[in-house]
This record gives sequence, structure tokens and C-alpha cells, in this order.
Amino acid sequence: MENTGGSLVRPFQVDLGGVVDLLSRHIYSGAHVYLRELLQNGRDAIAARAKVAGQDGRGNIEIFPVGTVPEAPDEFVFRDAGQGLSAAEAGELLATVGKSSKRDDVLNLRDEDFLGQFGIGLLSCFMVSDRIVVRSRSVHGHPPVEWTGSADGTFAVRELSEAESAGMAIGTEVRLSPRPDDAALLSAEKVLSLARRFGRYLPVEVRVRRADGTWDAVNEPAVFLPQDRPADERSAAGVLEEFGAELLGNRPLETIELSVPATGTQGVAYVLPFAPPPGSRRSGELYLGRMLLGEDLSELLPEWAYFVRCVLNTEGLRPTASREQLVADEALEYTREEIGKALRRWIVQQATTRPARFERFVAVHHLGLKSMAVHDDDLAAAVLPWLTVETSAGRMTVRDYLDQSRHVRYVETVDEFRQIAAVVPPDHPVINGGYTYESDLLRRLPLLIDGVTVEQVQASSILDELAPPPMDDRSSTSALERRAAAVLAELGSDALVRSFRPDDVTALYVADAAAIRRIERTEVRDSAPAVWAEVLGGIESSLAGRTGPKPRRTTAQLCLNWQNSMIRQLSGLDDQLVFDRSVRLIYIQALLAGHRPLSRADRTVMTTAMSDLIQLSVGITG
Ligand SMILES: Nc1ncnc2c1ncn2[C@@H]1O[C@H](COP(=O)(O)OP(=O)(O)OP(=O)(O)O)[C@@H](O)[C@H]1O
Repeated sequence: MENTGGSLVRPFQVDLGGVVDLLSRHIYSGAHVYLRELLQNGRDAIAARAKVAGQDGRGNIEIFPVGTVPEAPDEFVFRDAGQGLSAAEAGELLATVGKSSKRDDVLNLRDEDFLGQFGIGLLSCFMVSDRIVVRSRSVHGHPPVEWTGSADGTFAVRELSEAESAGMAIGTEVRLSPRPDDAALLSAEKVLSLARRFGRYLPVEVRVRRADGTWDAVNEPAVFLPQDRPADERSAAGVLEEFGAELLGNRPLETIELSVPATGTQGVAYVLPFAPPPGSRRSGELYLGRMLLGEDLSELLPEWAYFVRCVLNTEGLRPTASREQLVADEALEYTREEIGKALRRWIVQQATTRPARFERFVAVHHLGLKSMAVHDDDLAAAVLPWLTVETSAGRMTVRDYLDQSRHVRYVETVDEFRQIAAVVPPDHPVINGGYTYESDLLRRLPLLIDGVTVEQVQASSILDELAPPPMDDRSSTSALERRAAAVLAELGSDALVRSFRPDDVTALYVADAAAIRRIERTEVRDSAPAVWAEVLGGIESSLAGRTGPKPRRTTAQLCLNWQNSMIRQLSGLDDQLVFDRSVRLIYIQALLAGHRPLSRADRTVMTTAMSDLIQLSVGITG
């Protein structure tokens, strides 16, 4: 303490109870992280010892859950064969909040050989125990030491006598006496599952004692890292796929290896064999220095990478103090971008070199791919040619369509598509742009692929492309148009005659989007309760009486096919009753063929016309 200009300069006081509360409630996700912090300290101490003594770093950690130490059945013991601590180090490092030997205090950077850096980890043990006893023998030959910290904020350090430390190996032992409420967190079963969860891939041997004195091994090879896989390529691939199947609960569709050397980030992305629900989290497993950091990979994966589940390890990225997330810095952004590039590269490579497998991928994930491609030009350019679209000439990939024509024609709604699909000439098909994202993507085609033009066509304009009947037949076809229009007027439809293929199509019912909306409004109004019907009626008349340029009268049209023999016969039919019925039935047939829902009036027409037909067929006179 020094006296400067009359005021006393004093060190900050730290209320340990407050700090532990801060850790347990606001920093860590739960008291169970005490084991992760101990594992991390043990791993760091072993790495530090390897640096000093030039070992290969494979020291070991032994954990004795409550009930497995015969002479102290209520205690939990954690031992590492690390570099140990001297009395001075224990006094300075263990009880100073924020003090860490593993960080460059000048640059405030984590030493990449170690996982710790914040100098708070050991305090997490106070979340489960009121007392922490650390006994340590330093690799540097200092006398063995015992440090005891209490939750009341005091600690004591003493050197151990020869007798007390006889047989004590180099390394550190932490003893906890759990509070009754927290004992379950230190039980044999829980400790083993926590040790496996956090530490199974650690580069140090970790084992957990059973009550019968035998051991459970914790370590497993991290097969998502190339260095932990068998050298033989075939078995390596098998192991990797097996690992993916366990992770997903299902065989992955594909396995993509990822590596971002600049940040020491490596691992695999498994392509899901099912389409995940929209908006689902980008989950997986993320390891830092081979210790589990968390299961949410949203920060590390681009937003559109929803179709993979990743298991990654990073050596270079920085954790937040909770060690459950990564610091959102430039290195993280860079890594995310690189992972995005690798996934895109994979997509493009698959598309060009393994089209059959790529088709399988697109079939499962097309909706998600489209949703992402709408916002991501690079991805759109990569996947768009491979997406299949429904066209009037059948389903085909955008690429196949472009091979036929660089001028893309599409209709905006499924309704319009159904009306015209049968009659569009097959050499220049129209795409159904009515499915989610389809129109948006099609409109952007010219920006993504050179030399492509796009046109939105109205169903009614397809009629203009159909050939008028031959000149010689015009008087018959005009008469047919007039007679049919008179029958159809009550159904809100006009009639016209054109020649088109296929010949067996009698007629086409065509209404563009505005006409369809009008028809739907009328239908709702007719079946709605009075008040609502009045509102809809008001909308209808206000639309009809709009000032300004008069909107084009949108009518539905029944286009009769002059190529069809029945239509030709119809034009010569004198019996007005049979003519009327036939036109009504052709109208209903065309509606059904275009998948148009039948309105109430349509249904009445259909039932009456069908009954008439049956009566005619069986010879009943009405
Ligand atoms: N098992 C151990 N062996 C040797 N030294 C240890 C051990 N545990 C802790 N220490 C020393 O005590 C210091 C403080 O440890 P603590 O766990 O509080 O923080 P940290 O590991 O440095 O950082 P973090 O808060 O990120 O875990 C460490 O930096 C290390 O020097």
C-alpha cells in the first residue's frame, strides 16, 4: 500500500462469494463445468511439463469420484501428472482472480499451447464445494505444497513435510468435499459422463476410478481429425462415416472434410440425409484444443449451411470466459468465410464431377438450397443450374432448360401453369414459377448466368401464340364462338376457338392471375355470411369503379380446340339443348384438367349436365 499525495492507494478487494455467484449464474452454464475446468488445468499443466521436460505430452489424469477413495469416501479427487506448483506460485496464481500463467499479459493473448487464460477456472470448484485443497509437487524441484481455499474468501499455503509428501509424484491433486446438494455432480456416474463429454478427445490420457478399484478409460480417437484416423484410406473413410452415423442417428448423405490452417480449425461436415425443419439451429460439436466448447455452431458456420452437421476442432480461435462460445473477432469471421467457401467448392465440385450423387443431395435439400440461393449470389450461381423445375415439357434441371433455350419463360402461379401446360409448344417450354422461391430465383438468372434472358408470361398471352383456325373454316368457328360464349356468359367465361396440339384436348380454360382472384372473391362472397359478403362486394365494386387508366377487363376464357374432332362436330350441332349441355361439360372438363377448384355455380352446372347426360344415355325422358 502506498501513500500518494495524502490519499492511500489500496488494492481492490474481491468478495469471493460474489465472484462465485457471478461465475455460476452469469458466466458458466451450470455447476457441472467444474470438471471441465479441472480437466483443462490438468491438460495445460501436462503440456507445460512436456515443454520443460521435453516429454511427448502424453501425461495422464486420474479422477476419483465421490465414493471411490476408500480412506475418504465423501471426497472427490482429481490428479494430474503436470508440471506442479511451488508454494510461491500456488499463493500467487490460485487465489488471484484474473491471474493466469497461460497468457501474455502484455499482448493479452492466449498462449496457444494452453487452454486457460482468464485465471478464474479453479474458482468454478466453489460451485460444488466450500473447500478446495490443492497439493502439488513441482517439476522444478521445489518442496511440495498444500494450498487450501475456502468459500469464505480465505486461503492458506504451507509446504508439506517429507513424511506428508512421501510417495507424492510430480503433479497436482485437487480435493473437493461436495456440499450435500451438489454430491450428485461428483458421483461416479456423472463424473464419467462429464469426463467423456468434455475430455474424450484430449491429447492426455484420462481415466475415471470405479468403486471396485478398476478404471474406466475416457479417451477416444478424434476421428474427425485426419491425424487420429487409420492410415489406410478405405478404413479411414469407413471410420469417418461410422462416426457421422452415430452423430446424426442416421447414415450421412455425404462427408465433407474441412480445414482452415490459418486458425488451426479442422474437422468434418456431414450432409444431413433429411431436410431439417426451416430455421433449425446449425448444431454439431465444437472443440477447442480438443476439449468440448459447445454444440451450437451458429457463429462458425455460414447462415446457409443448414444442411450439414459439423464436428470441428480449433486450436487458434479464442473462447469467451465461459469457454462455451467463441469470441466474435476477425479470426472467427475469417474461419466462417473459409468454411463457407469450402462448402460451396464442394457443391460445385459435386455438381460437375458426381452428378448422380449431387442429384440425391439436391433432391433432399432443394427447398433449403433455394431459400439460401435467393440471398446468396455465389451459392445461387453454383446450385441454380442443378435445381429441377417443373416445365410444360416435364421436370428438368435449369441447365437442361438452358441447353434448349437461353430465353427463359415462366408463369408466376401454379394455377396459370396448370391451365396452359398442356398446350405450350414443347420446343420452348414454360416453367412453373409458382413454387416457393422459384420465381425469385428465375428472375435473377440473367444476373447469375451470362447470356440468359427471362420473361414472365401470362397464361392468357399463351392463347395469342395458338394458331387461329384456317381461313376456310372461319365462318363456322365464329358461329361456334358466339354460341359457346352465350352459354358460358352465366359462368363468367368467354369463348374462343384456336387450333392447337395435342388434338385430344377439347378445350383449355385460361384465366390470368387477376381473373382468378376475381373469381375467388365472387366465390367467397357467395358463400360468406351477409356482413362479410357486403364487405367483399364493396371491394369488388370499388375495384371496378377505380379512377385512372381503366384496368384491362380480366375475363376467363374457354379456348375450344379446332383440331379436336368433337369440337368440330359440336359446331354443326343444331339441337340447342344438346349444344348447351355439351359446352357446359367441356367447360367443366377443362376446369378439372387445369386443376381449378370448382365454384358453387360450376358444381351445379356439372351435376345438372351429368344428370342430363345420364338421362340421355339411358333413354329416360324428363
Ligand atoms: N493443475 C494445475 N497444475 C499447475 N498449475 C495450475 C493447475 N491449476 C491451476 N494452475 C495455475 O493456476 C492458474 C490459475 O488457474 P485457473 O484455473 O484459475 O485459471 P486459468 O486456467 O489460467 O484460466 P481460465 O480461467 O481460462 O481457466 C493457472 O494459470 C496455472 O498457472
